[in-house]
Amino acid sequence: MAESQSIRKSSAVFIPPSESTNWVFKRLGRFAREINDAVYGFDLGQFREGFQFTRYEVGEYYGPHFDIGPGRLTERKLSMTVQLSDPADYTGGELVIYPEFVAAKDRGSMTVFPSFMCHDVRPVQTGVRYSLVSWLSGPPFK
Ligand SMILES: O=C(O)CCC(=O)C(=O)O
Ligand SMILES: [Fe+2]
Repeated sequence: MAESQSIRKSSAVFIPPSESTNWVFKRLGRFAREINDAVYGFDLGQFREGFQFTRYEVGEYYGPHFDIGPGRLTERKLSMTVQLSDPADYTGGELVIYPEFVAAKDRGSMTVFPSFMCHDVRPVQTGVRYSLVSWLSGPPFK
């Protein structure tokens, strides 16, 4: 079945920048840029995509993947995830950035990593995990 072979099983809606959501883009953008300046030093532009609001129910996951790809996806440089769920509300669902980094689960914590790094979200075992994901763009990596 196509579904069971899918790299991803979760629900997502996209939240575009607007008057009511701009503060979130500004705030997360500021933190991500601070991390970029301190750690990566990538040439970054703007958020070119909305925020992805993701829900993983029991058994749902996002298999190993990269966030960069063909076309406009070449412009993704920095990926970021905010944990929206209380860690007491679910088990499993860890965001793992290969080879071995396991993102903190604390609600409100943000993990920022280069979009070319392979990562996955492990299957949720109990409860529901919500995340807010976005990408800062810039000139493609050379
Ligand atoms: O839900 C997450 O924390 C990460 C999801 C992800 O890797 C993606 O949407 O590209
Ligand atoms: Fe991803």
